[in-house]
Amino acid sequence: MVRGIIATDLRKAFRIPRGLFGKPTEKVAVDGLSLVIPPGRVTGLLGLNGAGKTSTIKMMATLLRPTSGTITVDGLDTVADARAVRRRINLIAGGERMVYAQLTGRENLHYFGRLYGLPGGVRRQRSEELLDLVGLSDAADTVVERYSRGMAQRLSIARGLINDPDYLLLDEPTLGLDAPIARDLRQVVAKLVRNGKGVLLTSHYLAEVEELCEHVYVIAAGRHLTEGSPAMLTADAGCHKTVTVAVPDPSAEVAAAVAQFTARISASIVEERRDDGTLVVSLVHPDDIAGPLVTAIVAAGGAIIDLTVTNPSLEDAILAIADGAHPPAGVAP
Ligand SMILES: Nc1ncnc2c1ncn2[C@@H]1O[C@H](COP(=O)(O)OP(=O)(O)OP(=O)(O)O)[C@@H](O)[C@H]1O
Repeated sequence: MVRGIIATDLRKAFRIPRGLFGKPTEKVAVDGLSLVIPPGRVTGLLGLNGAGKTSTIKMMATLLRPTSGTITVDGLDTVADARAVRRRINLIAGGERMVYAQLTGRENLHYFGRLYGLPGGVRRQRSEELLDLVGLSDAADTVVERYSRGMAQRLSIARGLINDPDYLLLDEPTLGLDAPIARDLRQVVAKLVRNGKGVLLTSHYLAEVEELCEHVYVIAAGRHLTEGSPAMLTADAGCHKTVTVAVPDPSAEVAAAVAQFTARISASIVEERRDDGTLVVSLVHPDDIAGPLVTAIVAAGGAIIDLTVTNPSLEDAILAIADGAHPPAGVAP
């Protein structure tokens, strides 16, 4: 048996009713996706709005039935063996409140533990461990309606771990969270993965994906576009680096040398003159041009007081990939 969540040729089409007498139309949300979420790793699923990420995650979580194709979780089918699958997975969706406002934090965890059939002792012990993990031990006896949004979200995360799932599906888990809480969550996820859990992550915060994910799938209109490590995707997308230099009070020769260098390598350039006369030049180019640029400025008699090189981010790469991807024929945008 191959371990992991394995989706094969997955397809989800929604029927959209057209009034009382109109013929229903079909919206294809997921169109032949094959994905592997192995244990011990965070796998990313990226795509623009409406790409089919949530539909895919809901099918993995047994909340939606695939129109065709299969998903197995450690060999168990999400349709035929749904109950056994549910014991092995859990879902944390950032945008949705997944805990009860009228219960305290501790009561929520006991309640969900009971739903999973955990024996009393295990339920109590795990609830305390999870309250501690998400930093809510002191607020355990406060009703959730008095929690801040961040606290409620942290409790949702504890709820998502109550059945000690082998696989965790995270759909925008840090949506709306303050930076320190989001950072804590990332640390929790990294620790879970070190302990062998498999995690699927969708997030619009691409720095988060870059930090956590070893492998990323990029989808558009329900179809596979590309996949790889964040570093590989960034390199392959052909995104350019930005070199910025600050030249104090440049002479006409130095300004001409910068212009000639820029024209020779066909870089795109943004220039800014500060109040104190410093010229700040940003050049965008695929190659490492910092050295030759500095040489050109110094050779013309100029000095440099600041130099920064900004590498392209995963965000740049995803935008470039999405820009280059046209919806496949026959698929509505
Ligand atoms: N229940 C539904 N009925 C009809 N169409 C749906 C339904 N759920 C989703 N869709 C459509 O399927 C497509 C994929 O939606 P999905 O929510 O899976 O995308 P997503 O990548 O998660 O988007 P987002 O980033 O905006 O959350 C969208 O065009 C959406 O409008």
